Amino acid sequence: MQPDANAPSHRLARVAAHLNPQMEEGAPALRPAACRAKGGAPGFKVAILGAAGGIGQPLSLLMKMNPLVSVLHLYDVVNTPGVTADVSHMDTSAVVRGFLGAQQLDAALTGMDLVIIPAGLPRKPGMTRDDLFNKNAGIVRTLCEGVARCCPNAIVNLISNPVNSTVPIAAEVFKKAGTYDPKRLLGVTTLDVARANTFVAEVLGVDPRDVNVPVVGGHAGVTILPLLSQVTPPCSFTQEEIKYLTNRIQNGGTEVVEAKAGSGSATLSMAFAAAKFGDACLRAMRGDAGIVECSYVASEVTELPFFATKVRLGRGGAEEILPLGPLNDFERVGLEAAKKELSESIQKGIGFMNK
Ligand SMILES: NC(=O)C1=CN([C@@H]2O[C@H](COP(=O)(O)OP(=O)(O)OC[C@H]3O[C@@H](n4cnc5c(N)ncnc54)[C@H](O)[C@@H]3O)[C@@H](O)[C@H]2O)C=CC1
Ligand SMILES: O=C([O-])CC(=O)C(=O)O
Repeated sequence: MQPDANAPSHRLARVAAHLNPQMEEGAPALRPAACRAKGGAPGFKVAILGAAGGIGQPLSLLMKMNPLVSVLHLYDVVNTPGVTADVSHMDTSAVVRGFLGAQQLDAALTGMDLVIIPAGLPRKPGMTRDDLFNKNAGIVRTLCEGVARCCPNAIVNLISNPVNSTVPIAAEVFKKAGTYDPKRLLGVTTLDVARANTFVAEVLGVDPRDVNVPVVGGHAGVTILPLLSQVTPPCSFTQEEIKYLTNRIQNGGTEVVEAKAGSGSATLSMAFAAAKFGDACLRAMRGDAGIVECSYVASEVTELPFFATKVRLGRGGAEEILPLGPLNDFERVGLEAAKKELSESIQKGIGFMNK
């Protein structure tokens, strides 16, 4: 018979073992909450890469609150011991483990079902998202190489900017590794939808939770294209309102960057949006039907290889890419501007991987 780990004679030894990893042979150096009192809850294994950052910390908190998560791996190149110890004291069911530094990347990723990536530099005032390319392209490449090695079937939610280029970079990494499944790679554009819902609700004087604005294209400036003609519940706007709303939604990120005046970009609203999108992915992975979210994915909706539209999420990720639907004249002009800039950003990402 196996010794009962919950027998009084074993209980403290088991707790000590996960607080003091040296007691567990072969355990990674940092595993503050590797055990549960009564075994693991059923659910999904989720890793957050960049977990100690401005987005990573509140996102770790929100994913620890998600009942669909049974194991939560927090990886960063700094500060994961503190974040992990802190989050692991929340009395929700997910088991939290921390991983620090490149030598623990593979341990952080092995066995994961969903990998959420908010690692990388944020903007300062005066910068475009593309100005982050030189630093963040390499970070995303390294992390995605880890995904290909250790959890090639995981669904990836990519947040790191510039999303318009980092998603093509990730796709190239997975192609080179022979693990690419376009359905499993999703660029996170949920914050654009959250902003659009909020700003439209303000104009209409309704609760933002009752509004749904499709936002298509990409995730930078003019590539962010809100389809105000397709808002639900159906409504109409004056030309002035359309200009105001489109401009505010396209520049929502810059509005936060300027307000933070050098200390970073959106973190709290982004963590909220990423947690919402991650939860939608997990519910779809569980088999829930009818889950539709906007995301920047491999797509044939336009002539470009990547484009954000509504996608139907399923067990395997983005199982159906939904069409753009009817656009009005204003949106058609916006679409052309979006495609021009997106095309360059996509080529830049692909070029980075093939130079
Ligand atoms: N998709 C979207 O809608 C949004 C994307 N972002 C982007 O998300 C990224 C993160 O933003 P913040 O959390 O505010 O930045 P931050 O600087 O506060 O945090 C980034 C974290 O990434 C970590 N990191 C750096 N290199 C790493 C590596 N090789 N492996 C693992 N972790 C690494 C850092 O140590 C840091 O903890 C930025 O690129 C930002 O532009 C931000 C808001 C919205
Ligand atoms: O604006 C930024 O740099 C961060 C971001 O992507 C957003 O808030 O939408």
